[in-house]
Amino acid sequence: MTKKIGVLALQGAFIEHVTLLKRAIDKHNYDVSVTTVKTASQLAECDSLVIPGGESTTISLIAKRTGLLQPLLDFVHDPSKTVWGTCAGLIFLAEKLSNESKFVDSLDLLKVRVRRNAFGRQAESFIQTCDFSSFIPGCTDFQVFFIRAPIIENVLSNDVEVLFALDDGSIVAVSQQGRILGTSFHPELSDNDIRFHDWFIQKYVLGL
Ligand SMILES: NC(=O)CC[C@H](N)C(=O)O
Repeated sequence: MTKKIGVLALQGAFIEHVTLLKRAIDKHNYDVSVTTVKTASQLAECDSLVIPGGESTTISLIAKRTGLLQPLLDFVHDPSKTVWGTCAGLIFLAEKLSNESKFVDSLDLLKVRVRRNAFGRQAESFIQTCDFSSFIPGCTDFQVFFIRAPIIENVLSNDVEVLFALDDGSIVAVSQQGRILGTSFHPELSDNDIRFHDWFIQKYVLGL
């Protein structure tokens, strides 16, 4: 049966995710479809959910105001679903925030402690070419964007595997039980490079 990926479309960089997921699906003819998610009924049709970057306080607040917070909690805690949070999406998924914000009602899923805006303000945002070949075969040169990005300060459980850390040791990509992916950076802004999204589809959506 066709697998469906939902991209949470309350705020932030959701169109970019949709575009790259669709390109990867078209290229490889995967039996997968993509849709944006704004309502509980749209969410109910999905097998996987991508929570984009943007502003975690805003995403959390809109989810609460629109009644989507509980359906999102139910979805992400369902062991048959897979989830990927980028940047603000990672913050929204995290169990603990070191700089606590009363405006972020987290989905309390990913067993990590995250520090928001860990690299400073917008002006301190940067682009980095990363060697992801330890988890994405052959992917030695992937350009990602860190935009007011969080870092993962601590992993709080053996269930969480560190996928990637920067040279200074800052953890920026983790996977929990092969079901939940969290990245501090934006791979969806990477000049139409579909390799990261392709890997997500293969590994997390199709379970290849
Ligand atoms: N690019 C991003 O998603 C930035 C995240 C933002 N700093 C937050 O706290 O939500």
